[in-house]
Amino acid sequence: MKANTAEQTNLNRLVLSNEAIKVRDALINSGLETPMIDNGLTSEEKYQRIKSAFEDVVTTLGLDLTDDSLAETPHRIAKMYVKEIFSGLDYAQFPKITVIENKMQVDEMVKVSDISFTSTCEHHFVTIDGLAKVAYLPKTKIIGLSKINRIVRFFAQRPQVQERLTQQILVTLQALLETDNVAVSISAVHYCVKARGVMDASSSTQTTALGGLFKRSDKTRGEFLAR
Ligand SMILES: Nc1nc2c(ncn2[C@@H]2O[C@H](COP(=O)(O)OP(=O)(O)OP(=O)(O)O)[C@@H](O)[C@H]2O)c(=O)[nH]1
Ligand SMILES: [Zn+2]
Repeated sequence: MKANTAEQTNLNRLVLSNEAIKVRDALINSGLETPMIDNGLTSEEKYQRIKSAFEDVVTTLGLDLTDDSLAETPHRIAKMYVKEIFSGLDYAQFPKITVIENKMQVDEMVKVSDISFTSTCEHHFVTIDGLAKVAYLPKTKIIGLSKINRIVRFFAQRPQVQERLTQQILVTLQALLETDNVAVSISAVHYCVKARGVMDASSSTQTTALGGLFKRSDKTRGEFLAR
């Protein structure tokens, strides 16, 4: 029997890590959560519905679903949506986070550059290809370096606008590191601009989200924005 929405929400709470819950709450409170509805569907139910919907799309386009190359396409797209490119909609997939006490009292900037990611534009459902730069000034906590890349990837695995992706990474690190002193910048190519519509093959878009000292101090901001 299928759980109702309230039961489903309780079930979600059971499987989510403390970090995932903390991050989700921080995004909701700051108004930066991706607009989502809790439809109560399991991953398997989502897969089945998307597969069936894409059978309609493929046949509506006039393509032959009995052809051996096309036959599995609705299955592939459904699997890709649920388990891969939109897996970041599910907080059960939020990465395991290692945060340790700042016993060595690091107080200079930690900066990770050239974090490559691909995401999906939520207006057209085509690829965004980008590089992120993330920095923070350690206070009481420091985070395992690879976890920064994993957080970028998690939020990239959602339908996105670049501005929201940038802010979501900022608020997530602020919540996990318990400091406002975080900065994120992203440079990305949108395939909805490159491969359709205006068909501009060379433009890219920069977005920046700055917290605490990164916003208030020209020196700190300058150090972050420099390569
Ligand atoms: N601000 C912002 N806009 C985005 C992002 N990704 C795509 N867009 C834009 O979303 C807009 C959607 O505009 P619409 O006029 O509704 O869609 P459209 O008719 O397909 O527009 P064109 O892309 O100009 O052909 C376009 O201008 C896209 O370039 C993003 O991450 N941030
Ligand atoms: Zn787009």
